[in-house]
Amino acid sequence: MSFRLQPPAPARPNRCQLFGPGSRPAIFAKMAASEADVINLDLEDSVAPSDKAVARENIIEAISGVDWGRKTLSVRINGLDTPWWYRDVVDLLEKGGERLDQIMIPKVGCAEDIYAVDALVTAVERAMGRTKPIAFEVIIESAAGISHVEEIAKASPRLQAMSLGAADFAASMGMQTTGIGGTQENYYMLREGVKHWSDPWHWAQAAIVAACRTHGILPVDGPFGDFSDDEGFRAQARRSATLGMVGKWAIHPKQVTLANEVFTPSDAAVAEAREILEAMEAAKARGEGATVYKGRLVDIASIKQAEVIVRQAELIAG
Ligand SMILES: CC(=O)SCCNC(=O)CCNC(=O)[C@H](O)C(C)(C)COP(=O)(O)OP(=O)(O)OC[C@H]1O[C@@H](n2cnc3c(N)ncnc32)[C@H](O)[C@@H]1OP(=O)(O)O
Ligand SMILES: O=CC(=O)O
Ligand SMILES: [Mg+2]
Repeated sequence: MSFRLQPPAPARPNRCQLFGPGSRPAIFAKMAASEADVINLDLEDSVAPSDKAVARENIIEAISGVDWGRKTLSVRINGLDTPWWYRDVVDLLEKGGERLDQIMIPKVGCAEDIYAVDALVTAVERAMGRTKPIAFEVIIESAAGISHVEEIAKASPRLQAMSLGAADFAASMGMQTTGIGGTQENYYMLREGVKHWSDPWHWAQAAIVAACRTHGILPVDGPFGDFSDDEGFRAQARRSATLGMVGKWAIHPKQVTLANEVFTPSDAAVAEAREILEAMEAAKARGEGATVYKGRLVDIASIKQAEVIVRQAELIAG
């Protein structure tokens, strides 16, 4: 362990980020009424180029016009390779009001992308006398993004979360698939004639989790496109949670319950974590650093593992 302590990630519930196109204002109230912790109103890829301006207006109106409760309210702006992104930022901050919590920046490829948005956001915030600083979430969804993931993770103190965008990522990497996340038919090992499917997203997820945890940011799994496949969603989400991600996107309202289910530690997991903490307290009182819990080793590292689960549960309970 370095002498530099790992910074904690922002203490906000982030089990599910529900997306909805800014060009579809009829669903905004339904999004607000959902159980998602984070709302991502979209100006980017779910909005046709001809609808960009009207989607921006819809979102600006909804930021203060809809009751978003205690959710984190985030807007995904257009990418820096488009003519729309600067107007997204300026109008959201000048006309959107203080309720907006976060801007999501898609297709980030290098730290300078964040610097550019940060400079613009900072200038508009100062000009407006805005009191609540806007947070950033970035999407890693390109070969450049994953190659520069660590420098991106430390690019701005505004950064609170980082998601993997499986669809654009697959396209940028030249992957032979049109599936968005989940099991890929041709990604298997063969042993004695039997196929064993592997996880093509694993390495990118692991790189994102490591970059995020190094710099105190929430790592989030992105979209799972087949919203008729609940078990596929669960399997993907469980792998992400096991790797250290804190939540997952929902691209349809039926995925919200699934994400909340997977990213909320079960009562049994929390009870076991608390028992491990108690076992270690008792060990400490005996002057021991290691002891046995249910036939297995627990030691001082187990305290930190158990605390991850207890902290998650406490955060969600509010
Ligand atoms: C690769 C990426 O970039 S992913 C992120 C960007 N993509 C998005 O934001 C897409 C978000 N999702 C959607 O736009 C839609 O859910 C679609 C297009 C996938 C499906 O929309 P529909 O055909 O209307 O779905 P469906 O008919 O099953 O909707 C069921 C109900 O949920 C509502 N609903 C649909 N999508 C949403 C949503 N995102 N949030 C809240 N409610 C929704 C519908 O209005 C409908 O409500 P009702 O029962 O009161 O009539
Ligand atoms: O923006 C998300 C993606 O998967 O692409
Ligand atoms: Mg994308």
